[in-house]
Formats: sequence, structure tokens, C-alpha cells
Amino acid sequence: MLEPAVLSTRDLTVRFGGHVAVNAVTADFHRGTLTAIVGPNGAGKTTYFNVISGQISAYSGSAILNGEDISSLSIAERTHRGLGRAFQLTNLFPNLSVLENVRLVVQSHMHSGFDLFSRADGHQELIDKAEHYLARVNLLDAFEQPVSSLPHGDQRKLEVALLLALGSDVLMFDEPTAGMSVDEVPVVLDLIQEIKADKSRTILLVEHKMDVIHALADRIIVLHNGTLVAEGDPQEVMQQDVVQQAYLGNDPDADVREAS
Ligand SMILES: Nc1ncnc2c1ncn2[C@@H]1O[C@H](COP(=O)(O)OP(=O)(O)OP(=O)(O)O)[C@@H](O)[C@H]1O
Repeated sequence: MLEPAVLSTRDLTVRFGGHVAVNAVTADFHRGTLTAIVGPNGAGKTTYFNVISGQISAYSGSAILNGEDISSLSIAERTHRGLGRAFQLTNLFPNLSVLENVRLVVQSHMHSGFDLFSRADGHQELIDKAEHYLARVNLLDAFEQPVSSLPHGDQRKLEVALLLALGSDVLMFDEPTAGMSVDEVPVVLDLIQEIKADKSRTILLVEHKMDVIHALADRIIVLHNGTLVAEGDPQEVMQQDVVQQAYLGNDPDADVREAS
């Protein structure tokens, strides 16, 4: 029998004034799977991510993590319960080094106190762990650099390292390869593949690029005007008329056409 979903949404709805951006979306996300959330521009993908992670409040419906309704919890409380969304640079300390930023996340996760002013080199275990995560994302060489000076691709890799350091059950990636150079993309895709391969995490991905979706996704859910219009195997779902219509009606140049 299928394990209970790690994360679910039940009739989750977001309104901006009179506009329904996410319309009663019900979906389950299971351990060891990667689900891509796709849909044309303005479909509600980012809003759906934002309401799950707590950046915005639901108008109605709920988000359930490991059996607990998290809908009224803060972002920090959701993170603490295992919901990890890729960090934005604003969550980091731009003038501290790459290593220090990861160390602080490792330290907070280990509940060993969150003392920003403690000297990093006094905590060898924390540094070893931080270096382990940086090595996993091929960023060890940049360990001394201030985060603010990292090139874009390295910032995205750092985001992944921080998610891993948080030890989250659920990993949410919002276009993880956006803005990356051609040679950086495979590094991040390999990394997500590797995280997926150990089957312990539940991964959600908002993505436009069909090659990324086909490389990574076990399943897709398609949003259109805030409503979930299709879900299932990526190849099969993308061929469905309702999905083709959703894209053609909104954005004739959408990447999805390349896949059809
Ligand atoms: N803060 C906001 N206030 C008002 N309307 C918003 C807000 N955020 C999003 N919207 C609207 O909600 C709808 C869904 O937007 P959202 O950004 O979630 O779509 P998306 O699928 O992520 O689009 P894209 O692929 O272009 O990023 C759009 O019509 C958008 O204009």
C-alpha cells in the first residue's frame, strides 16, 4: 500500500482581492518522488508554492505536512517541521562567507544555539558538516568568499546546500536552473537527481523548461488559471488536450510546445 502523503493540499485557495490565483487545489506529494508543478505564465505556480511555504496566507483550504495542518503556521514553524524551500539570498548573510552561512544553518538545525558571534573555527564538527554540504554541491572552492560576491549559478548551488543542511523532508525548488550558464545546469540537475535517488525526500519543483521536467520529474501537476487541470506521468499528461489548450491559450511560445 502507498505510504501516506508527506505533504498534501486540500482545496487550497488563494485570492488577491477578487482574483482567485489558486483555486481549491487538492494534491498529494509522496516520499521519494519529485513532482513538477507546471502551467503557463500566471497559472498560479508561484502562488501555490508561496501558500504552501507560508509566504502568503490561504483564503481557504489547508496544507498538511506529515499529518499536521500547517496552514496557520509561520514560515519558520513550517521550516522547523521539515518544509524546506530554496533560500533566497535575502535569507542569507551576504557579507559572511559561504562556509559561515552553511555553518549557521547546520548549527541552527542541530539546536546547538544560534550564536552569530561565535568563532567558526571553534566548532570543528559544524565546519566539517558545512564542508560536506558544500562539497556535495561542488562549492567547496568558494568557501571563503562572501555570499554577495558569488556568481548567480553558485548562489543557486548554495541554496541547495542550505536546504540539505536544514535536513528538510520536503524540498521545494523554484526554477533551480534559471539564469544559469549552460555548463552550470547539469551540475544542479545531477545534484537534484542525487538527492532524489536516496528516496528519503519529497521534492517539489516549479519549472518551465521541458528538458528539466523530463530529466527529473516522476509526476507533474498542471495548473491553469489557478486550477489543477491534470496530473500524472509527465509524457502522458503533456499530450492531453486540456494541457495543450492551457498553454496555447495563454502563451504560444511556451516551452511545452517543444516537447509535443
Ligand atoms: N501579490 C499579488 N497580488 C495580486 N495578484 C497577484 C499577486 N501575485 C500573483 N498575482 C496574480 O496571481 C496569478 C498567479 O500568479 P503566479 O505568479 O502564481 O503565476 P505563475 O504560474 O507562477 O506565473 P509565472 O510562470 O509567470 O511565474 C497571476 O494572475 C498574477 O498576476
